[in-house]
Amino acid sequence: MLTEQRRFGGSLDDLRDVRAAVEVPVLRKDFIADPYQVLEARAAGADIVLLIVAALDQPVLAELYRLIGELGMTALVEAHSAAEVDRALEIGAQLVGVNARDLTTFQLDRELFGTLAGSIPSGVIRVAESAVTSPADVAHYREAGADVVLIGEALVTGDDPVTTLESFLAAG
Ligand SMILES: O=C(O)c1ccccc1NCC(=O)[C@H](O)[C@H](O)COP(=O)(O)O
Repeated sequence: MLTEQRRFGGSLDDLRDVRAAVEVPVLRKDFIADPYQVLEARAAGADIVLLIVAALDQPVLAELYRLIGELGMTALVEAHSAAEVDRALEIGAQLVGVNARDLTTFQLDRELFGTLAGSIPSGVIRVAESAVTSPADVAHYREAGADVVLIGEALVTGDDPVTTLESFLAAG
């Protein structure tokens, strides 16, 4: 769930609504930089909280990671380079994402996950994030070693998200 309001029009109310509607784990996907946001996430019912390595100094990243675990949630630690994967592993991340979207240029690189996946040890869950527009993209990430694929726009802009999701699941 995107909860960021200014750019994405999301909210914690959206997260609460989804929490009440589903039994699967719910991700708070936002630019988390402060412990207060982690507490908010827990209070709103999130199970997973996104931490973007590029946005956080290492001590802050480690502290937010620790707090998320202490509150019984899981951190999805997002990287966009080999150095950022190393920083994620250094804090002990067990759920590591590689975002195809460069958040400084918004350019998409669907090959980045495959380039970095080998540096994520087995036993750590590998998440391929962004740039999925078709079942072939899901299959591409699966073949590159993804355990999980994070999909946004394709599910919220299409006419029939259920059919779209079914086709993505079939490809995974
Ligand atoms: O996070 C950003 O800055 C951003 C910039 C431009 C477009 C989308 C952005 N983030 C939204 C998301 O969180 C994406 O929906 C998510 O990474 C999934 O990617 P996609 O499936 O490509 O929508």
